[in-house]
Amino acid sequence: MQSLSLYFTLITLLWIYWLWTRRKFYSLFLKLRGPLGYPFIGMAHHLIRREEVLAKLSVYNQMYGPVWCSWVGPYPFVVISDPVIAQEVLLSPNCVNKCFIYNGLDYTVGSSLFSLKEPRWSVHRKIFNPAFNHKILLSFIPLFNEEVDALVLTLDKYAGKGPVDLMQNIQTYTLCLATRTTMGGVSIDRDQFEKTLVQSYQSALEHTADVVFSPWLKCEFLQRMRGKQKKYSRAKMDINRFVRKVGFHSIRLRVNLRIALTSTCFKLVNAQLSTDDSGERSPDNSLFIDIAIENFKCDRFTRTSVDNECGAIVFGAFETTANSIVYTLMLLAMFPNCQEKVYEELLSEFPEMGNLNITYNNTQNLIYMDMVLNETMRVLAPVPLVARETMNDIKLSNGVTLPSGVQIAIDIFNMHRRKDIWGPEADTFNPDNFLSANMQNKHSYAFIPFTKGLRYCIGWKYALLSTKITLAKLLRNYKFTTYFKFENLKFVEDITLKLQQLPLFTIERRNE
Ligand code: HEM
Repeated sequence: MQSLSLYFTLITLLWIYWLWTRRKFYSLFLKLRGPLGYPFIGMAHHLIRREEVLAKLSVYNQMYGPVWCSWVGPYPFVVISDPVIAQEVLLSPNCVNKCFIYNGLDYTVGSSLFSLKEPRWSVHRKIFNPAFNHKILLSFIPLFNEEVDALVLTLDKYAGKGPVDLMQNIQTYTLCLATRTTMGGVSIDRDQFEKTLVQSYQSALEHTADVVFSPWLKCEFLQRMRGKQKKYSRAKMDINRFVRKVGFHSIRLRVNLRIALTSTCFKLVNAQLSTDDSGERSPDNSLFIDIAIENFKCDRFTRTSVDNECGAIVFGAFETTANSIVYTLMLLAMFPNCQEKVYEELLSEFPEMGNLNITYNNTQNLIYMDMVLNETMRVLAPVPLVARETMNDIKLSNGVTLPSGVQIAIDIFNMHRRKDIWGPEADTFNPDNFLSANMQNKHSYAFIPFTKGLRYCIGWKYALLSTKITLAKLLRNYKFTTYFKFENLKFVEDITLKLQQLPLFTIERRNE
């Protein structure tokens, strides 16, 4: 009995001490409402059931409004689904650092653009911005076309047959694409990709989500108990080996090219480079990996930085793009009238059947498809939540001051579905939401699938261009159907949006 009361006294004292250490945040809790959760853990228990996180946030948004606060363990968290406040946060130089949960990324894929803090982040970001400029994106178009043609050949095997799970094929495709465009991995062995690398990347993503949402799973002993330790370490090794192999191959190829360029046949080689279908380009038109290696040579990057950045860029590019492609096809299969409208637009842009060579201008003419893609990313926000940490106090226009050290979550998923912004049908799919007349009075931060502000997605233009070319070719060649209903979709909060059950598709060849 005596030991029990000692135990409770100790816990109470600990809690009082804990409350005292958090005192600078109390003013925040006087200004903003929100659920406080349990002592010590706050609302951290909600993160364990990831299939409920987005729905729970929606309930709290309705109860406490579009800006509310809570605790996750010792960290005060402000949750925002208001475009005006989201804009203030995303544009503030005091909110450039990512929230503590991104440390999970450092643990699995290593520290990179995704998780770096200031002042390192600005340096890396400035260095890598040119890797995705307009000129470089245009030079990727032949490669995008070539890779989608290979995908179409693969999908032909399933046309007219039973239902198929598209995700594996599309992920293999986007992984090839991401690798070739960032690392120049000349001819990639698709068999190797399918059998090992896609699985390794999937395991790495699963591992990252595990440690981001349940940080105690960084403990190897716990992972071993769950039977996942071996799988995760093998995946990490496979990815590192692959990055080094492709990187080494790229460097060797580039050295050979430089030798060739200094020789008398400069013009000839240059002409070959501009038409080369291997994805290689002239040396002044650098790929992501070239930039990383150049910075390694002049001691701005360590070898680990090069490995981490190259591994992470592929990691960040392939899954987001694959999800956007598959989710768009899924919604078009669920809403066949919209699919027919996309098809009619494609027929008028590409009247001839056969291997299409899609140009940048073509993608600019596909207005309805653009609306469909935007609507997919609105109703199924590819990255449902992003989070930051305040580096200094920041004063918001609603009169609230966020002290330094506050964690901020921007609830993109629920902001994209706010009925007061998107109308009473905000929860369903309707590409007409993106008619210019319907977008006129919307705040520019009401739709932020790639976020905006200082730390927006470095690959957003790349993602839109590659996704549009892929969708145009697939939808011009095939009709997609599914029995799954939109109302039955269940969402899982992960680093990217996941579905509890991914619908199967039936694919039919278009004959015209
Ligand atoms: C549909 C596809 C994509 C979506 C929806 C998407 C979305 C996002 C979002 C929301 C962020 C901000 C994350 C945060 O603030 O925590 C982000 C960051 C980032 N994305 Fe993307 N992304 C996509 C494709 C790509 C591609 C293709 C690449 C690379 C080629 C890429 C590379 C990155 C990088 C490096 C960052 C970190 C930027 C920084 O912090 O400076 N993403 N992305």
